[in-house]
Amino acid sequence: MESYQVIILAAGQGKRMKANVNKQFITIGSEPLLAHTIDVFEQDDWCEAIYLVIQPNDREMIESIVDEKNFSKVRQYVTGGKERQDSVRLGLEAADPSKITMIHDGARPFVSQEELHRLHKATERTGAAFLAVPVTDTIKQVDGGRVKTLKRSVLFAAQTPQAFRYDLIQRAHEWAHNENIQATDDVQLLELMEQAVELVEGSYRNMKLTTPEDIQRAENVLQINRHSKQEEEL
Ligand SMILES: Nc1ccn([C@@H]2O[C@H](COP(=O)(O)OP(=O)(O)OP(=O)(O)O)[C@@H](O)[C@H]2O)c(=O)n1
Ligand SMILES: C[C@](O)(CO)[C@H](O)COP(=O)(O)O
Repeated sequence: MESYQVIILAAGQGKRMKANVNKQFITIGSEPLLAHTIDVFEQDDWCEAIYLVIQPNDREMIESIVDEKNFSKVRQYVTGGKERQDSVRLGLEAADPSKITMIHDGARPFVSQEELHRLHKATERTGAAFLAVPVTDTIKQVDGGRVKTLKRSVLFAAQTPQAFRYDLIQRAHEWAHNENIQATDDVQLLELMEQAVELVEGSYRNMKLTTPEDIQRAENVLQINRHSKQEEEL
């Protein structure tokens, strides 16, 4: 496999978290959330460079986390934009155009090495791939007054990382920017361009911390992961 780079998005405001600090700094198992996320990629031998997309006000604090944890792969701090999509575009402008590029939410600290490797392989094969899990709820589409139940067996919840050949995702973002098209993830832009993407099955542990209830869930996942690691080492 060839090495890849990752753009980690940490420039949001975390409004739904309702915390008094940016959610990247919330402590999970004694470390800031963002440190857990960066560490996964720092530990992955196939990851060559990390681009951190941040708000300028958070730079000092994030730099101190990076220094303290000795994260050696952090290549550049990039100032993010208004929406997630703007932050991705700005991250892409800073990144290396010759590399497979993963795009990951800073707020998803528990993606596993094994998931990264399956995603990476799929991206080498097809040019664009993403992690997702089957939905477990019954999903209703509500349009005006009309309620319709969607066929659950074909529904998946998209996660990150989403990974791409650089030229494909860069072109998609440039097009969306010029045409003023908004999407809630990066794969959606490729879908709109009728470009094939491969779904790689992920895990429910790869959660995104969005609301206050997610903090306890994250502590639980961390404990489960630590326990599984200890068992593997025995
Ligand atoms: N302008 C933005 C918005 C979001 N993000 C990042 O994208 C990821 C996923 O976004 P989300 O969980 O929605 O985070 P926020 O936008 O910070 O949350 P909220 O919508 O509650 O304010 C987060 O790691 C967030 O920091 C970003 O880099 N730039
Ligand atoms: C990219 C994402 O994490 C995939 O589930 C999600 O779409 C981000 O959405 P948000 O509105 O920024 O939470």
